[in-house]
Amino acid sequence: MENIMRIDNITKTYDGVAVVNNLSFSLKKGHILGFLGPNGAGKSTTINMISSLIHQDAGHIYYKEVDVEKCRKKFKNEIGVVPQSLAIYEDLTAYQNLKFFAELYGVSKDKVEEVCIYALNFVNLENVKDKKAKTFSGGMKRRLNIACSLVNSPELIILDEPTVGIDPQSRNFILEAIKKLRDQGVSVIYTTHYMEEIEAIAEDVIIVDHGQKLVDDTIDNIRENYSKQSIVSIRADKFDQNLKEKILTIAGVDSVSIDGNLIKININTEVNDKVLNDITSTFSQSNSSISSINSLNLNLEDIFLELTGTKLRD
Ligand SMILES: Nc1ncnc2c1ncn2[C@@H]1O[C@H](COP(=O)(O)OP(=O)(O)OP(=O)(O)O)[C@@H](O)[C@H]1O
Repeated sequence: MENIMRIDNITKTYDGVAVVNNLSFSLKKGHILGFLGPNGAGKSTTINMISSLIHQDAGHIYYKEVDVEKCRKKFKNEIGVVPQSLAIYEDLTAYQNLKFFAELYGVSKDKVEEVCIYALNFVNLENVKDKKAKTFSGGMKRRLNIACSLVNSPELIILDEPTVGIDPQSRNFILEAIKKLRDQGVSVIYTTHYMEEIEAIAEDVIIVDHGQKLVDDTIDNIRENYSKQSIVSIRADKFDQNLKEKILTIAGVDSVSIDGNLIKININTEVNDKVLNDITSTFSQSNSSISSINSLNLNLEDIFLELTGTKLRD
């Protein structure tokens, strides 16, 4: 699959700290790349470098295999950027906002109305096109923010946390709109700390923390690999002190933690599908009585926790 962008070892340092540290990844043409990380992980800094808003201290960014340094004007004309903070004018109407951005992008005069109406339709704001942005709900403002990035018919769109602080209905609308853009062949970089959004729309995932890449894979591969991992939670009324050591000797058990009468066991079901039987036998051999047992498959949220030791929304 052809890449539309290639990020090669970019670094950004503030006050002696590399907030983005030797980061490399590619965006495939016509794909949605989910760019995921907790607060302060370096997502916006990366997005700002990719969008040419700030400059990397080291490394290169390639657009269609040409260094952006050498094609910045063409690059800026062919991309749409949806910044994290709203970039709309509250005192202008929805239509006037779009017209402003269309003129800024140099859309030819005879096309301005057409692209503005198209963008308004795309985000379902055509019926409020003559209302001032300041009268809009948070979700409508976010949708207008996205519409503004569409007026130059971009081949690539970069969105920085476009669903923060909005109602579920607007959030779903935005996710569906992004999928529609992808289906039209637009490539998308989508930054968020909502794991479920990535699971709903993205083909590829990058997970970063402390400016470094932890995961770079397709969503299918991640699901496939981690679906072999599950967590078994067992409540037991009593058990021997050496129960943990005994469980750890079972093939397929990766780790065990005990908190009061709750025992959590990470297992790899691929290694041994009898692992659950072996665990319950070990409990009965330890004269322990199990009061409840639950088994959960890991989701992306758990994977993140496993990798970083932090929750995405800490
Ligand atoms: N202009 C700047 N000057 C100094 N430090 C900065 C600057 N911009 C970002 N940082 C620091 O770089 C780190 C990464 O910030 P960044 O905004 O890229 O993270 P993020 O992953 O986008 O977080 P969030 O999800 O909260 O938006 C943070 O510690 C932040 O304080």
